[in-house]
Amino acid sequence: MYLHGTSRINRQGHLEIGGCDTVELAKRFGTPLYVMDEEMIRERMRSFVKACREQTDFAFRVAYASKAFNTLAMCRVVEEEGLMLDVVSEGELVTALAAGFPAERIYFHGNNKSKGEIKRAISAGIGWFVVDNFVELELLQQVANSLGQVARILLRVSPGIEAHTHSYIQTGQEDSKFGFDLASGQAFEAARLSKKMKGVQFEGLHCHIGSQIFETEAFTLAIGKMARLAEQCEQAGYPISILNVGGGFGIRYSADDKPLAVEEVIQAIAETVKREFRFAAHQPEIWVEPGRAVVGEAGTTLYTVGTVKKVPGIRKYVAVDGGMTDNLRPALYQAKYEALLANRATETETEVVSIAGKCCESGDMLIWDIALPKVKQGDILAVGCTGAYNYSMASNYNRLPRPAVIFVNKGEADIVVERETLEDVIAHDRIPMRLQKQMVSEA
Ligand SMILES: Cc1ncc(COP(=O)(O)O)c(C=O)c1O
Ligand SMILES: N[C@@H](CCCC[NH3+])C(=O)O
Repeated sequence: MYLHGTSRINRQGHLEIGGCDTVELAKRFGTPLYVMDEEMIRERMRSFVKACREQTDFAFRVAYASKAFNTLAMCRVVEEEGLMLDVVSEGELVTALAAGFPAERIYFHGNNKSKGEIKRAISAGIGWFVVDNFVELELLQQVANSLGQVARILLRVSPGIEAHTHSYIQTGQEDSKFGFDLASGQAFEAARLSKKMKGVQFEGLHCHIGSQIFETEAFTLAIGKMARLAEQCEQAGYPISILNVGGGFGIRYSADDKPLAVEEVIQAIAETVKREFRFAAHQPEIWVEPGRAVVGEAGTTLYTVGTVKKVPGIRKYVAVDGGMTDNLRPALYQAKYEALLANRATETETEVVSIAGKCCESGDMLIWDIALPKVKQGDILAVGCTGAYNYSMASNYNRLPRPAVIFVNKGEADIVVERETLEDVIAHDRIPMRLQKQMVSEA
């Protein structure tokens, strides 16, 4: 397994992250366990901020897309590092506000925001809404007017770009549930309409073409298209002051993945903006909103190996105490992961096995065909690169409690999300009166 961030193999031959021995962590906190390398998360944020700062021709701001991994502690880190925060639901918003994250640095995404969500966000004083469609635009102006407020908005545009990634995580193609369609003129119409509305203030445009992208071309093509729309808006008398080009920067899950360096992609974005926005009286501010690229490589999940089963001549299955409930990505996107035995990290790989989860589902396989030392019951398996869209997409399928999340940093390990208990799992269940077990009394 590739060792990201502060991960290394220590003298005991154990995997260590953030100065903490993962075998000890598994003993202390139990498994499955999400281990987040705080120093690496901060370092990734800083690399985006630094790369943006170096593009001195215009203001460049970085937001963290909190859908990738959002907890109270994570919001504290985002605030400390000075980023903005992208939320996509009231739950993500409330998490940020409860963590004391400044509302004016938050903006609200999503293709179906409810009236209640909009109301709460305006009342909290968030910075911007990224408006996805005409119904929302109308609702937003109504709610803003009823509260006597003006909502600052960006319009989410679907630029008609097919990024080279899994079709489930492409978002910028024309046939998409997200955003105003560019080609048919919907996006311009939305800008025109919003300029006439009282409760909203049109400030800019947004596009996000997909996730886990490895080439700069998809971004530069999208910016070119967005620039033509911005030019049309400027000619019509409503120039944009913000262009948000989304997230989607790929990371290295396995050796097949060749991510772009942060500096490279930011520079490509900056150069394209400079070239494409020559028409503009004022360069718009450029925003990026990475999620995966900030937290993905900083997460590792620890599991305990349970059963090992051999299908003669075919395959050896090694089952761990988690699976698709804590990492849905292999089942959903055929995502590939790497792993090692955290307790025997220096031993040579002697067999090829497949790692199965414990859910009642044949597709619950975390890794197919991985070379490991001979695996035994009780071994600690560490799966790398699980920081993004793992905890945030976890479920209670098969009524499994969700794992704990810890931050490790300079030899310290702190719980940031407690492990769910079985009591938590049944806490919201109710038995209707007619189904309650009758206690037959003898009398
Ligand atoms: C609108 C928007 N912005 C940002 C992101 C973050 O994407 P990533 O985690 O790939 O950077 C997403 C998710 O794909 C998204 O839908
Ligand atoms: N959840 C996806 C990315 C979704 C992006 C959100 N628009 C993943 O795990 O890769």
